[in-house]
Amino acid sequence: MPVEDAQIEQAIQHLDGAKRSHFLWTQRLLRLALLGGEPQADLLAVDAAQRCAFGHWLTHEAGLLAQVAPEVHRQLCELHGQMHGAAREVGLSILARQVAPAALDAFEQLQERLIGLIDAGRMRLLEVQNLKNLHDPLTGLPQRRLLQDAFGQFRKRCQRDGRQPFLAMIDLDRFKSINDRFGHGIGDRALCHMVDTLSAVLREDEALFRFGGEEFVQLIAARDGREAACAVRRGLERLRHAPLALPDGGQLQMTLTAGLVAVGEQEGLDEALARADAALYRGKQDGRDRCVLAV
Ligand SMILES: Nc1nc2c(ncn2[C@@H]2O[C@H](COP(=O)(O)OP(=O)(O)OP(=O)(O)O)[C@@H](O)[C@H]2O)c(=O)[nH]1
Repeated sequence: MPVEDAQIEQAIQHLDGAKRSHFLWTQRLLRLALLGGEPQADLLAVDAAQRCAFGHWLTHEAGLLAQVAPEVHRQLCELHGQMHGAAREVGLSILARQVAPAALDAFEQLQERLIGLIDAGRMRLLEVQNLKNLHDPLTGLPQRRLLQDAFGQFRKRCQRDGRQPFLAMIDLDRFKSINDRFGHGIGDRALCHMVDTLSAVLREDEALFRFGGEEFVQLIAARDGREAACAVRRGLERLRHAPLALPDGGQLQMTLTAGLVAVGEQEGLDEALARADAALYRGKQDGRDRCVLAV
């Protein structure tokens, strides 16, 4: 199920609110100890953890947290109950005017662990949010912004493995006419179908990125140009034989054109992309449905 930004932000807000409200518990206990007086009912209630807004959220509404950080969620539920129990013990010992260092120790430790867990859950939610923003919501592929980092790591890996780095710019042919003829909904499905088809033939050390619009970038580690071109053509070939099934029972045949370059030792990403784009352009000029290896 796709995670909405608003869901993530709401979960983070609840965790921030919980930190503040549990800090207030300490203040209330301190006031009670120093000034005396009647504690508020919720402090001493046996079901304080359920009455607490955070407890309610944890039990009934924290589905996203449970999904992305199940262990943190499980421990939070457990510790939250224990912490309220310990706060109750401290409250009762203050009222009874009995010094209870063990109850205070337990409360402090549980409070500290609870805050640590809240921070861990918050961090995980932020990671999910960051990753989500770096991936294309339509196809799920990493976007252009992730390419720079991945390219650097890819080159190092190639060097270590004694292979040559290649980069291919891949573009769906006559995609505008698919949109014009069938509408953008089918256009979107065509893009997803293309990505699924290419992903199915990608090797472990190959990566695919959505560069923008209907343009994709594939990174390939190979012994030589022939092997790299074979890897790209494998995807082209697979898509050629895997038409998209249309709702009216028809089939949509799609083809791809790719521009492939061997990345030079001193060559930067932008330079390699520009050369791959020029090779792609030549492929389009020469009739599409092909992979052109730049010489
Ligand atoms: N449905 C849909 N269309 C998109 C998306 N991104 C880009 N497009 C469309 O992709 C089309 C690209 O058209 P052109 O650049 O003219 O290329 P083309 O029709 O594929 O022609 P050639 O590349 O020359 O084969 C445009 O109509 C864009 O609106 C998307 O995410 N979804």
